[in-house]
Amino acid sequence: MKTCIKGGLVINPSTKMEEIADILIEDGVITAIGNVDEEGMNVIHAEGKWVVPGLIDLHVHLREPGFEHKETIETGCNAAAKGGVTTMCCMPNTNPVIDNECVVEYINTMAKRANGVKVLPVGAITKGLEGESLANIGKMKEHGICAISEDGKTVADAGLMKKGMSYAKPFDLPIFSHTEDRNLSGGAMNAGVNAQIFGIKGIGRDAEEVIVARDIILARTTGAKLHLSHMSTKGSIDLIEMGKKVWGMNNLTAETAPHYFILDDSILGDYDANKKMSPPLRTSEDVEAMKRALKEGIIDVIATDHAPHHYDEKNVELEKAPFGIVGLETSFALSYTHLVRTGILTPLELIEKMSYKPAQIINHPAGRLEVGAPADIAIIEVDTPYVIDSSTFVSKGKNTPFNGMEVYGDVEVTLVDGKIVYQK
Ligand SMILES: NC(=O)N[C@@H](CC(=O)O)C(=O)O
Ligand SMILES: [Zn+2]
Ligand SMILES: [Zn+2]
Repeated sequence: MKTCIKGGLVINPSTKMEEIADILIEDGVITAIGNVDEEGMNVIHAEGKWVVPGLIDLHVHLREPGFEHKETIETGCNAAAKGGVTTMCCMPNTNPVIDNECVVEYINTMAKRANGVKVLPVGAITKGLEGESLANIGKMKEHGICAISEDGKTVADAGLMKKGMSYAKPFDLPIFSHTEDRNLSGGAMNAGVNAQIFGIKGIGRDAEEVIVARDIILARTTGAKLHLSHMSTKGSIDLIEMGKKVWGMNNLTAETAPHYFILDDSILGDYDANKKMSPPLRTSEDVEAMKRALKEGIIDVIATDHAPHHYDEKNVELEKAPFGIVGLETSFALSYTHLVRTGILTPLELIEKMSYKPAQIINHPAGRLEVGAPADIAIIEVDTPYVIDSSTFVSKGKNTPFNGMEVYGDVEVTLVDGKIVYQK
């Protein structure tokens, strides 16, 4: 069966295309972009809407195996499809940890039973995320991991981290680095004036920046592909800029998440645990720096760090609540509203950071609308405002600080390999 996506505004960073065109899909692959005679075909009308390569989210917690009360692979895939996400990388802080090929295969199997959204497991750097000895990275790579990460933690031992990087390099596996020195963290929000006013123990920016600096240095020595996860501070941006511009590193990339370019720590005054995540919301100065870094390409990728938690786990004192907020169902709208409608990024730049660049980092064939590419596509309505309502999320996690916020950008159809996985 042939499918034609008719008359949408095609936005494709890989060819810098931004024009009204039809897309022809045959057997899950894009076979033409331009003027398509849709007679006898299955037609999806996209007039007045954006047609973009499906979003690729490098940073998601699917919680399965082990924490199925927070999210399952199935519910996470449904949330992804609703958010226009067609591929996502799932982090290894599950139980058991993704540190061997059996857990990788378990995830592959469960993902096949879900809606079709592509799930790429991220393997742990060390066994059990315990920071003692390396996990079997080569075996996990054979079974399909797309990266290694200790997410939720940092590999504290610099020697072991260096060994992990050296080991990952011949497999061309990127290292997704959670940058937090535990000897410097330990609070519940950003350290600073607001933490003092609210009487909450703070987490300094230095806890992040010390490890950002360390890992950039180690990536420079080893030549491994380093991708810095969830960047939150101006100092981190300065360090990345140094690595890229002064040291000329082309093996260094970095990501941030919508909350770090929209929200700051002044909103923690209500002690709402849905505003608590790791790293924490920083100051307005950091938010401004993040927007500049996105504009200038110092930050390459927007990911969600989708971190669902159960209502009961979050509905406690701020200090006791777990870190993390959900993001799959709001990331496009928040990014489009706060970066494109404000004139910081062009539509092409936004889609580059949410699809094309992430694909390049993990050597994924999608992330582009070109003849021969997989038909992983999102169709998005961008002109009608609406209010985020967490009670409508299909994710099991409703823990978002954005509930009640007005945004633009509503995903109407998501296709994976030419198959509709979500339709509004
Ligand atoms: N980001 C978070 O606040 N939480 C993540 C862990 C992580 O991404 O570091 C989680 O697994 O809940
Ligand atoms: Zn993390
Ligand atoms: Zn994470």
